[in-house]
Amino acid sequence: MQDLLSLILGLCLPSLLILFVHLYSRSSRRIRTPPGPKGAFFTGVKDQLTHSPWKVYAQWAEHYQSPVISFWIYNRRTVVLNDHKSVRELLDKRAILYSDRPKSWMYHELCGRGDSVFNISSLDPRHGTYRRLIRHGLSGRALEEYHELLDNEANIFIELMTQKPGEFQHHLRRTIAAIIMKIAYGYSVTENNDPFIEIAEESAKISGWALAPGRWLVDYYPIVRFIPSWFPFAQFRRQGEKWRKQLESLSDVPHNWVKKQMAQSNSVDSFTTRLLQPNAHAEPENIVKWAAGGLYAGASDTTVSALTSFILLMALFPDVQEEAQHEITDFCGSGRVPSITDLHRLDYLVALYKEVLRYAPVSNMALPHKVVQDDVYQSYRIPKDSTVIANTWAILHDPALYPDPHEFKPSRFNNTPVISKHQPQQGNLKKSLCSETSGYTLHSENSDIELNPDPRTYCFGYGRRTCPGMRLAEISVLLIMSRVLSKFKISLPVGEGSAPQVEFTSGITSHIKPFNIIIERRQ
Ligand code: HEM
Repeated sequence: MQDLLSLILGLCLPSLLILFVHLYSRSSRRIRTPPGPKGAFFTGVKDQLTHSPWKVYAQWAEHYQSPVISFWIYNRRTVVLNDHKSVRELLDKRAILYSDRPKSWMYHELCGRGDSVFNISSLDPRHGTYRRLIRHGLSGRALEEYHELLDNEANIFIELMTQKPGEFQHHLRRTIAAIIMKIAYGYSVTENNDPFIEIAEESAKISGWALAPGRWLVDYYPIVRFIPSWFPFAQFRRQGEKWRKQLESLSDVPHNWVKKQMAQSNSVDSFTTRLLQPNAHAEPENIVKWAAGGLYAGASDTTVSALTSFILLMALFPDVQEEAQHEITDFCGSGRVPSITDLHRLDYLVALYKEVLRYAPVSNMALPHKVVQDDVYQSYRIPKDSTVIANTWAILHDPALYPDPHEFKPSRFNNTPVISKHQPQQGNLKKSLCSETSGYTLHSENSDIELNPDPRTYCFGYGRRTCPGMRLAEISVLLIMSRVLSKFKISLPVGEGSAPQVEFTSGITSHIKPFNIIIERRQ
């Protein structure tokens, strides 16, 4: 009898186990994905994201009463995180799962840029190597060696501004390029039309076209990449091949220049020369080339965007400008400008820097991440391979975090952190639908919230993709801000009627659209 029982159990138990696993996996698959719009049959929501997608996402989050939303763009599942809580929980705490990048077949494969710092998979060991090299090359200690360079370039910038203040954006581009070219390659930028800057800008332009979201069908239906390039509808393949050759030769130019200088014993110490030195720590050449290439690509447009916003906002907010100027004069006395080591002792200047980053985020949605396995967040399933976007703009304009989010108020960062008990009410969610004046608020449950958290913890991205150039960006921006405030008065032209509306460009890096301002030398 006992034998029969153990036989039955022996046969049934494995079957029961299989049945249980099957039912469990089916039920776990039944957990809903986050809510969101259905979109069109073939293209999904692609056509609804023409301008300022971060605002559209925030509106959808309100509409669906959920900070985490999802939808399809063509056949790609996209999940958008619209509040600080989901971003912290998923992108930072579960960084190991959420730090991959979605594949752009056009840019990564056809144009051959998949190995760049920005695009490489987080699962590829080279990603860790790139980041280690950049972190080390831009560490606090390494940056101290660049203080003289930064100081000289800031002085040249002030000189150029004095001569042609109307061309401030051009001067900013030149200055940031000069700093990063010297750090990456030991290369000194010439005054105008520098060939290396033109090459780098050309690469950036091509990259922008190749990465344009929704433009290339191959990004969503990779099977079409097998269409031969002579085929009438394969224009994308011919374009990809052309760009691949261009991008390859463009990225080789500065690298080969350094090698030639080293061979002739003419090289200036730089990120690249240090890593190519034939010693025990030398890195494979290809790794060094990609890592150095990431420095220019990461630093140029972003830093210029932050500084352009600063200059334009000073024209709109003269009281803020005066307060920052008083602080500098009180600290330095008249005639002296702040040195790099003074910068972090100027509390209002640092608060102004944070408010510029919050009010006009350089990167409204960071760069897209990808989740590498199925995951569950609160009651939602986040399917493997979903593209995951952090809506940094929505977080930095959330009135529950930053009261009066559409006001430009550096003083919000002068106080010690305040904790508030945030109690959302159903009615508020609808009312606050991210209009420019009301702001956006969406929290799924009552929670303690630190008011006015440091925006740098959002502006520079998340998890294992957090910007490795944050420290260099901060010193460069604070230094140029302090010099501009010391030397110039920025204002709106008189008699032009009402103040201009602040509008932003759409794109990976967002810029305030320029308007007329007057820049005069201070006495
Ligand atoms: C105000 C200036 C800057 C801002 C706002 C900024 C912001 C960002 C953001 C949002 C990301 C994407 C993070 C993510 O995907 O979660 C990023 C990535 C990156 N940034 Fe910056 N950045 C700035 C300056 C710089 C500078 C000066 C450098 C280098 C010298 C740099 C190098 C990079 C690199 C290499 C990456 C790619 C990291 C990766 O994919 O692993 N950035 N940055």
